[in-house]
Amino acid sequence: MDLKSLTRIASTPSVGLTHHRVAPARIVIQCVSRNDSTNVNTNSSPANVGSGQVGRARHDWQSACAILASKVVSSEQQDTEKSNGGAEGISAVNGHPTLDLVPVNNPSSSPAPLPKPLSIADLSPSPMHGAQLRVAYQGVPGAYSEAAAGKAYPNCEAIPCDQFEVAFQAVELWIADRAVLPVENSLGGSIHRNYDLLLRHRLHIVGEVQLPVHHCLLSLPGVRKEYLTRVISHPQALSQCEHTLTKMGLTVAREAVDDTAGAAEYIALNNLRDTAAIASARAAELYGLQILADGIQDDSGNVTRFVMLAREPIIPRTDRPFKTSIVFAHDKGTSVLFKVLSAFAFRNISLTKIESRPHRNRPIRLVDDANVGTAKHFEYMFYVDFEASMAEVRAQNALAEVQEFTSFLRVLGSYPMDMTPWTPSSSNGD
Ligand SMILES: O=C(O)C(=O)C[C@]1(C(=O)O)C=C[C@@H](O)C=C1
Repeated sequence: MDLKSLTRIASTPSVGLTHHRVAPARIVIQCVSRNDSTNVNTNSSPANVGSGQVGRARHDWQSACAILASKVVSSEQQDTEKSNGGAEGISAVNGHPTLDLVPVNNPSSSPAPLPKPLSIADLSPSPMHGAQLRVAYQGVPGAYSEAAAGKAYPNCEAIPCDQFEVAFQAVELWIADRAVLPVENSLGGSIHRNYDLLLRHRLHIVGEVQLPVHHCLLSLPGVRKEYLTRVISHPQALSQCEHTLTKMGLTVAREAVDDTAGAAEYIALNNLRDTAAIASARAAELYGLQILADGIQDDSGNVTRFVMLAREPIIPRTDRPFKTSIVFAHDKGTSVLFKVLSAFAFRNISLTKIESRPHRNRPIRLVDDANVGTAKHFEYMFYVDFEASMAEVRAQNALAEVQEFTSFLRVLGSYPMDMTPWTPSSSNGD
């Protein structure tokens, strides 16, 4: 495996970084449980890292994806056929019987059973494959996203995906029940790719977790700092450690790869003695690397915020702090932004985040003024997070007002805020 096969187009390219690009996206999902020792080699000898196992798992998942995708398509076709003339609808969704409110039109049969009342279980169905929730994340075991999946859903089965988009698709195709994806970091800023994917896909934000990110510099055992000619990692991790690396005298090449743990795995698989990775202590353990330096992030309070995504939204409540995420656009661009934001200010609703992304469908607006010529304005999609639940009247009124000023508005989710106590110095991922 060469470095190119590990990399993808950066979601947040950092200035001065080499970033390797790869061929177009393909569905590659490796099925590796967080605790699955068959695919994660804990042997400290780098030469023994289980490439065959991981390769096989990847292949198995590729086949599983293909089968599942074809099943989804054929069951969708069947559903359409049934709804176009067939007598019966789908009898079960996600392992739960659906409510059949249409009486069977057969006089000889006994009366149709009365519909079962909805229960809490119907509103938030458990996964069809048992009690363990399957959670898709981008990266390989040892990535911070895997730790975030474990924090969001303790005891889940974490499913590594080679790209963010694959994690979205895994949930859409019912391969996974949830996806946990990074959206912003306190040092590196927003992970723009995931903002764009949130809009392109129809999943709902059902929660958030904030994970303290504690980076280590990893190398093969016995390697000294002086031997290094390059440092590889996820672009976010490289930017989060930029100043510390320079202070350490590591003014070597910095190269971006898909994820932090993938960088560690790559060094181990290729027995690279001139390369170090920025990754978690857990990645060092999994891929048999030594920790050359611990806590190399530029700020000890380095935190990444992840969102949890599901096929169905959760029902918003008012008995605990909630956050709501929306995205909107307006034909007149930024000129309505003040009006939109004042809808929240008048109701004392705090905004926690504003992000703007190019309006892909109409990136440029021309404004003609006969006297002065033609101005070209850039058009944006605005993403706003605010501290209120959609179950609150003030939030509903604010959104009703926002709708008046915007040409497009979508609620991405209303979900409980992560209120876990602040522990900036704690190490994670191990
Ligand atoms: O590469 C990883 O380990 C990831 O989980 C990805 C990611 C990111 O995309 O920001 C997550 C947390 C850290 O901020 C660094 C990298």
